[in-house]
Amino acid sequence: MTAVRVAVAFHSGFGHTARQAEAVAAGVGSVDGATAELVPLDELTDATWAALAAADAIVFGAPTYMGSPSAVFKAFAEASSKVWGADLGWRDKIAAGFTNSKAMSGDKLNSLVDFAVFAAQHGMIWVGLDIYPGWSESTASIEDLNRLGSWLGAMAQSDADLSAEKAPPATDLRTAHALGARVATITQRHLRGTLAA
Ligand SMILES: Cc1cc2nc3c(=O)[nH]c(=O)nc-3n(C[C@H](O)[C@H](O)[C@H](O)COP(=O)(O)O)c2cc1C
Repeated sequence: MTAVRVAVAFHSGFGHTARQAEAVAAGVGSVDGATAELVPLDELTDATWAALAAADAIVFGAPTYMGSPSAVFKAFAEASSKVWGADLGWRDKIAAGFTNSKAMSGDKLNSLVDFAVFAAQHGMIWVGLDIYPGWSESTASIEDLNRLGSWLGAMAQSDADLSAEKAPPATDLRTAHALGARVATITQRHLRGTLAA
């Protein structure tokens, strides 16, 4: 058991992506020795930056708005340039990402690509999903893990007329949970390797 801390840094305008963030955090917590901290990005305080600095891994999450991460997330990304400028303060942390939107596609992939490029600019190490696309054969089910078929990170879909109590559906929250567990496990391996080196 290796103790690791995973920050889930997220924005959610109406609560749907917050449900996904909570599922990622629960997935982290399902791994022995791993703890998750939810870090909302609506207000960027000293505590926000301290939580991210203390984390071994950061999972970035935001709703897809107009085909990219929400403006609140982008404001956070730009503000993080001060960490970038301080000798790549997040260098070698593990990174991953998730996004939620109303359409099945909704151009969610663009948000995940944005997160991955952002992590690369910070010298972080990106971890994707390791789950074959679900719900993609005639006998497959909407309940399959990774039903939206993403490799780069976890996707969720929320019907536009449903509140955050009802969307995204459990199937997508299970996929988010799986991403959290994977990030925790990979972070443990990464830390053990670093300590052994
Ligand atoms: C300004 C705005 C832009 C949006 N753009 C998209 C989009 O590009 N693709 C999509 O599928 N849904 C889009 N949506 C829908 C949201 O992604 C969806 O309602 C999501 O569940 C909101 O998550 P939240 O409750 O965490 O804010 C948009 C919503 C808003 C408010």
